[in-house]
Amino acid sequence: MSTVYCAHTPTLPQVELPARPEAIAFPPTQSALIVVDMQNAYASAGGYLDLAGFDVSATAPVIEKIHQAVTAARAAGVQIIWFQNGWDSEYVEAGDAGSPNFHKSNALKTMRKRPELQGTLLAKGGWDYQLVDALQPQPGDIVLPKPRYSGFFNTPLDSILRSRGIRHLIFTGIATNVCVESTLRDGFFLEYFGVVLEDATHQAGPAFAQQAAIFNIETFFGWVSSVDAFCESLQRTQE
Ligand SMILES: NC(=O)N/C=C\C(=O)O
Repeated sequence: MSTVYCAHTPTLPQVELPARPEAIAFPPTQSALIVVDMQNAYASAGGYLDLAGFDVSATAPVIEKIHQAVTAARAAGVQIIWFQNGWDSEYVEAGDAGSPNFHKSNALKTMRKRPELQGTLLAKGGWDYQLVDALQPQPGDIVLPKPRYSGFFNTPLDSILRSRGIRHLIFTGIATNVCVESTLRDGFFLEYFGVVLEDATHQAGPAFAQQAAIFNIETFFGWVSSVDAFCESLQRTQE
């Protein structure tokens, strides 16, 4: 089966990553590993998703897989970018009733239903907003707050990537069907090659939401691979 190469990075050393629907080559030093919203809100019992009724019982293996991917990527010179989703504790950045976010955000809806939670869910400075203890940025990593599902909306992500000549984005994080897919889709429209490491993601909602997101990415917007394949591919280039 053929491998997809980006026509704009032909002279750089490439890693060939087994993926679906076909292998994809990327230059590690001009690629980014994007870790989407690995906050207590999305991955911990007692966090926003849990309180809003979503199942977070299977996030521990995802955290471990992301840790493996981040460690391998860092060693290979891949830029690590961490996203943190949320708003100021007054929720001005979340938007008022004139914003669809006000009506669709399950965090905001949960707090309206349970006023004792007001000021806690996804609020900057709070436990819910913090990255999980097991995943912590290191010097050289980039940490970006984001106010909506897509990491390209109202953030400097695009200019950070362009200034570094990065065209390939490897995605991990939660939730596959919301912020991961939204960011990968927006990246596609901006000419970025998006790859999701399936076992380093988890959906918000039933299992079919994960399957549908992975189907969409594999079929229309990008490529799908695994953490083992990613780590082994990077390792091969360092031997
Ligand atoms: N990080 C995400 O995918 N978030 C999903 C839902 C939300 O933030 O309400």
